[in-house]
Amino acid sequence: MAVARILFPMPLPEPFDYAVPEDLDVEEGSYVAAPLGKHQRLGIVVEMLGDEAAEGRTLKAVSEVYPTPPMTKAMRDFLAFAARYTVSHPGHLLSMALRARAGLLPSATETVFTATGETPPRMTEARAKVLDVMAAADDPMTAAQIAEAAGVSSGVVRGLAEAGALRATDVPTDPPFPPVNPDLPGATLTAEQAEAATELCAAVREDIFHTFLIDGVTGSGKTEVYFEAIAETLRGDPEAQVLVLLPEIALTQAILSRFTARFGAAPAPWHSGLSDKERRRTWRETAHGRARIVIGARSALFLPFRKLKLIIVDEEHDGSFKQEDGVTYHARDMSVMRGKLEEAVVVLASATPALETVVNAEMGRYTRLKLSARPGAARLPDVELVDLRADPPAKGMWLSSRLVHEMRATLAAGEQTLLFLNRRGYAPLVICKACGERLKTPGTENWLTEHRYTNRLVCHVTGYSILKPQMCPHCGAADSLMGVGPGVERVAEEVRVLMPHARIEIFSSDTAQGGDATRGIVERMENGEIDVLIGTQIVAKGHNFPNLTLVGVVDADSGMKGGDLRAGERTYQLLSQVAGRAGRAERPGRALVQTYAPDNPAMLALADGDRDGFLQIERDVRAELGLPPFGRLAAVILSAPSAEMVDQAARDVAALAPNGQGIELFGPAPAPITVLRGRHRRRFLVKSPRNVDLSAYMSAWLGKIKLPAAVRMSVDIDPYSFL
Ligand SMILES: Nc1ncnc2c1ncn2[C@@H]1O[C@H](COP(=O)(O)OP(=O)(O)OP(=O)(O)O)[C@@H](O)[C@H]1O
Ligand SMILES: [Zn+2]
Repeated sequence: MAVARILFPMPLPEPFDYAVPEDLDVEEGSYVAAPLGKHQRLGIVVEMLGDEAAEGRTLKAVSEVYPTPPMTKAMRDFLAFAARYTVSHPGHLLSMALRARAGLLPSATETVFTATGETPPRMTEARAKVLDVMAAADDPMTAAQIAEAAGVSSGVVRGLAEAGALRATDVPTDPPFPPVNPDLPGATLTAEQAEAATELCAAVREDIFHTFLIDGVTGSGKTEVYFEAIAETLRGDPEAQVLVLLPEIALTQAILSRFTARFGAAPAPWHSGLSDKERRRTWRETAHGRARIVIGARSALFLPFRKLKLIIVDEEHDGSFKQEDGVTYHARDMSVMRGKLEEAVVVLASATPALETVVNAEMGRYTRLKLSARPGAARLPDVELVDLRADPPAKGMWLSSRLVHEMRATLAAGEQTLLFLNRRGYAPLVICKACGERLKTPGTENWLTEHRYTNRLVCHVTGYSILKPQMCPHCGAADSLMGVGPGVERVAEEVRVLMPHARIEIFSSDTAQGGDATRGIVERMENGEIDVLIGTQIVAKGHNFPNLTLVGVVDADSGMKGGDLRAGERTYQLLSQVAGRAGRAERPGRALVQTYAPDNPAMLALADGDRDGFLQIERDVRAELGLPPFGRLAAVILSAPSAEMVDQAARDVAALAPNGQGIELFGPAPAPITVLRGRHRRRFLVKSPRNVDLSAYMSAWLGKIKLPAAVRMSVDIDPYSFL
């Protein structure tokens, strides 16, 4: 009897062996059920061993094989690589590939009805109502839907089917996605765009692993260019599949509509807002190779494609590609590894590529394709710094006279303004005027943000939230609590006073909850029904507002605080992205950037449009300090219910650190968020030269550690956030 080595999607150190009954068709990659402890568990066959492996052993047997094509070798290798790289259990990675288990089974079916055109021998009032509904219906309907629409019982529907007036058909409840068409016409590309598209298409035809960077200014047509690569992939091989990764907040209706317009059908979606039904449908259709284009947020990288030939990572610099919880991975970097294992073409696209990516391009690992201009009449916006030291807003106000002047002129010209402030709510801090207390989440150092819209105080780190108290919780003074600093709601209040006739809206995750609300705001903006839009980073990406000509950045300095190695780079990227919303059609755009630090290299580069100069400064600093991409970093976070316990654990962990070539260990130190949900946190940072296998070092170190059950440890290879 053959033996199957099965990996289960759980944090177990290794796979287990099972006997394969003769009547089961099991191969490497099969999705199977097998007994583990008291239960039948889903697992993956990672290896098939010959009959001799069963000799002298009593093995439990595989119980069932799921009717899903086996997971490909490339996918299994990818999961194994990712586990090793992120210092995680392979089973943990497998569980990320099995996020919609109902997708392993074929879709359920339901019975739907269409009219046959025949008149039933006996006609009643109820039957006539049903036939009226059916005559008006565009699509087949279930008995329950028909009964509801006609206001009759579903027995009437069945009676009509028996009488021959309706035809019953069984259809899947999760139907396949409609076929995409690569041959619809795309935009007529500019010379520069065509050149880039030609290179991508040539690599697609060669069917090899190759990574490209589309380095194109905002609005230069990066999307149009990678559309050509998608079309070429679909055209060249009827089984080839394409994955497009976008930051979750850029997965807007607008981008989905562009795909639909270009390929004749909507792509298969994958993001956190899907229902279970949508999720299992995308998973199933991807696993069977029928979903040809999948568009998703970072976790879509773990879908089990049959034949993945092209991966696009749009906005590749975006911080949201880094997963921070559980298995911490960077979807951009992992995409390149997956592309290598799948022998696929990988396309990274950005107007502000990450330093890591630029360095990879310069070392020749990626091919850089440049798009230097917007097509047609559209110009890049002029960026002007407003020195708030010279032109400070009035007390309690946040907009300089320069910016207000431009906003009024824009309104008078019938054009739109976008004010950007990456702070939700009304005020980022609430203090008591009587006793000076700063309101924090209990047991932590996190400030509470005032939200006027909901009259609540909210912690943006932990999600803790309370109704705004009448009295100071510290000294009991009445009406003494005061919001300090600006949030979008407060800036909106200021604009309402300054420009009473302007139509003003706020666009943040508080005001745009759910697709409909977001669509509403975007549509009103597109239709010119909003004069001033005040938004957080959710406005920064993916939107094309043709009549938007002025962008005002309220507080360019807010992202620079916090001593994070990428703070300058991130600020530069975010602000260029925001500025890039202006002037995307015929009318020229401008961006005014309010700052107290106009001499900061990130601000100067922004004003001069000198991205490469900025990257050069960043690069020199990081090379000097041996920081990524010139060295490697890993972080370890320990947490425990008490400070004593976590300090003891940190000492034990430090004592076990092996000596390694060129490895430097920093810490333990209190993590920047020292207390989170009642747990005290300590952090180590580990720095190594580039050529050291830091994952192997970490796994050798952490493998030796035994911690008390109350202490938790997490590892973050290539940390981005230093929380
Ligand atoms: N060759 C072209 N002909 C006509 N319109 C074009 C062409 N290229 C791009 N566009 C239009 O210009 C706008 C910007 O293009 P696109 O969104 O592809 O740029 P991008 O570089 O991906 O933008 P972003 O700055 O959002 O990353 C879109 O409305 C697009 O349809
Ligand atoms: Zn007080």
